Amino acid sequence: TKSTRPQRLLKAVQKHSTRGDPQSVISAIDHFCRHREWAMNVGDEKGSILDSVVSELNPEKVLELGTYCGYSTVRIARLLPPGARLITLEFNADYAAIARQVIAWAGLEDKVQLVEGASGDWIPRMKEHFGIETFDFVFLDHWKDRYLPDTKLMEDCGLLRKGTVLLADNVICPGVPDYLEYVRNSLSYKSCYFKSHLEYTKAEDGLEKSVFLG
Ligand SMILES: Cc1cc(-c2n[nH]c(CCNC(=O)c3cc(-c4ccc(F)cc4)cc(O)c3O)n2)ccn1
Ligand SMILES: [Mg+2]
Repeated sequence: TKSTRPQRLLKAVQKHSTRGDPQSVISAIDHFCRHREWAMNVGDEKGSILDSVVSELNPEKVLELGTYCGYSTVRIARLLPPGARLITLEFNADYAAIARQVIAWAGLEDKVQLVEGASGDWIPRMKEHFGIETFDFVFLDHWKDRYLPDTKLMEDCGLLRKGTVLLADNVICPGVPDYLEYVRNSLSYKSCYFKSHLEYTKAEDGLEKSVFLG
């Protein structure tokens, strides 16, 4: 039967990158998505902005909502200090199966815990199931209609602390208007917009960085 796009992306990683070398995995995925088939990774342009936010923050506890094939998981995990942990949630079992292999190929499986399931179900279980107190950094890259409810859920579950940084992908395309309105007007957040482009295209998109003020 016909292969899926994530399966073809994984094949390209295994063919064109070096096992244990995260940068080569990132380059192989970007090359595949630019020259073979578009895929919804955060991409190289927004990925560089993600890198700078993570490098400046040096987070110990990271939550990623929306793994897809693990591209941004690899981008983040490769920058984390020893002992730091990244929990990433993926709803789609087929995407999760590919992402596990991409993360393992990059040699980052010791820093990453991939959980299959819906954000709304897992966020309330973070403390008791993973022993997490609060997150230092959250990358929102999942279903766009879940950014706002899940942010409120993280607040209610006490998963955010003074200084926790939320970075949201796709705030223009596909767009998250309700989330933007909330973090830009709430007295509990200090927000700023990083203008960029939708991965591998000329369409406008950007990342919104929001610091929780407690
Ligand atoms: C509920 C829940 C959900 C998840 C979850 N896991 N994986 C995802 C993927 C979500 N991502 C996207 O849909 C997405 C789409 C585009 C896009 C598509 C088509 C266009 F034409 C233009 C842009 C671009 C992007 O950059 C995206 O990130 N969600 C995990 C846990 N719980
Ligand atoms: Mg995205």
